[in-house]
Amino acid sequence: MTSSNKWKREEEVAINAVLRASLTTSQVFQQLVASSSMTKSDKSPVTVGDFSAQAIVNSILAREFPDDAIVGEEDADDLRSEVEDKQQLKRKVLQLANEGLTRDVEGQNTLSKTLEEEEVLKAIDRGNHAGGIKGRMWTLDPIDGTKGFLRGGQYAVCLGLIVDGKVELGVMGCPNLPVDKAAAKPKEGDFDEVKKRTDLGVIFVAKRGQGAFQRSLTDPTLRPISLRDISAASLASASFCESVESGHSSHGTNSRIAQLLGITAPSVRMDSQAKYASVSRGDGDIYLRLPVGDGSYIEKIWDHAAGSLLLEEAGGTVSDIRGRPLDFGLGRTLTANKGVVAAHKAVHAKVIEAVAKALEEEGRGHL
Ligand SMILES: Nc1ncnc2c1ncn2[C@@H]1O[C@H](COP(=O)(O)O)[C@@H](OP(=O)(O)O)[C@H]1O
Ligand SMILES: [Mg+2]
Ligand SMILES: [Mg+2]
Ligand SMILES: [Mg+2]
Repeated sequence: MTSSNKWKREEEVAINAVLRASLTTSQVFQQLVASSSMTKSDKSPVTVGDFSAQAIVNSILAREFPDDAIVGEEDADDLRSEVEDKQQLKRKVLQLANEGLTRDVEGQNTLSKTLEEEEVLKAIDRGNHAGGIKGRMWTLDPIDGTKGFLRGGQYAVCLGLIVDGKVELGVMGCPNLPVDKAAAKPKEGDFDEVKKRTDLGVIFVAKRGQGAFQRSLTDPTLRPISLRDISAASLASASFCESVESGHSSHGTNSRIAQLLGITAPSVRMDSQAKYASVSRGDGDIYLRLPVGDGSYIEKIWDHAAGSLLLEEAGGTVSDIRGRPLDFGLGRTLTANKGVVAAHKAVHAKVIEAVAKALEEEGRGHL
């Protein structure tokens, strides 16, 4: 097998699955989140979106690669409840999953027969695998950036293929990101803008050793992407990308790191692995995810698998706050790592030095 053929079929299947799930989450956003009846505290649309997207991707993987394990964020326990609310949720998920799976998408993967309730629940529960170092497994975050999804910001459907603990393929759908990286991102909370714009929706694809690419939701042509070329000398001109949520990443520590590196541009805040994607195509240079508080939070593999490979293949280095590579072979979580630091190869080590200094100053040098 030539290197460009490696993972060819997996890539095709993963793109089709992520594309379908992205179209369905978009539909849920348009119909439920952006509807006038939605109250601010109502989290149910994201739940409908999560379950439907996981059902769609897992059904396709189960059919195409029946022996592969899946480590997915969600499970169907809630949908098995007899409570009327959950029954209603289940019916909605069944309908959306079937619509998503039977939609005509690039002439591929159409189901001959719609799924029954129990089949949809089973598909979602295929994501229960424990992970580990041996063999092939997929990892799925059906909606990464649930907060972003609800506020009309960025979110991503993220699928990675991990083989013997290494991410080999990553496919990520970002329905609210402009295809053109130079175009302005929709203003957060402006649901009408997201609904109206026709230039939104990107799929990112990376295969180990074969580069990083993007395509739109409608045109299958893959176009190469890469990080902005930045050297240690021009580090001061860099910009940061960080979480919107201050509970997910320490904004204060990030500011100090910027100061230490002489960076003055304000950080770009964005939900989800769209951060990895943005930096990968040169819109932002450094992705920082500094642990908050005592650093007891353990990152999940589905929050980083696809994004980290994309950024590496686009010319970057991804590590934790100590410069250790992310270890995807230890189960469902990144137990050997703390936080994430991602940047162009040429400046990554310098960023890690500044991270260590900033944590030391805060009395968190032990993290
Ligand atoms: N205390 C914490 N620290 C870091 N990440 C956290 C966290 N609590 C939740 N998360 C993860 O942060 C992800 C979103 O990341 P970001 O802040 O970059 O948008 C969430 O994914 P989901 O939205 O899929 O649940 C969730 O898994
Ligand atoms: Mg997530
Ligand atoms: Mg999620
Ligand atoms: Mg979650």
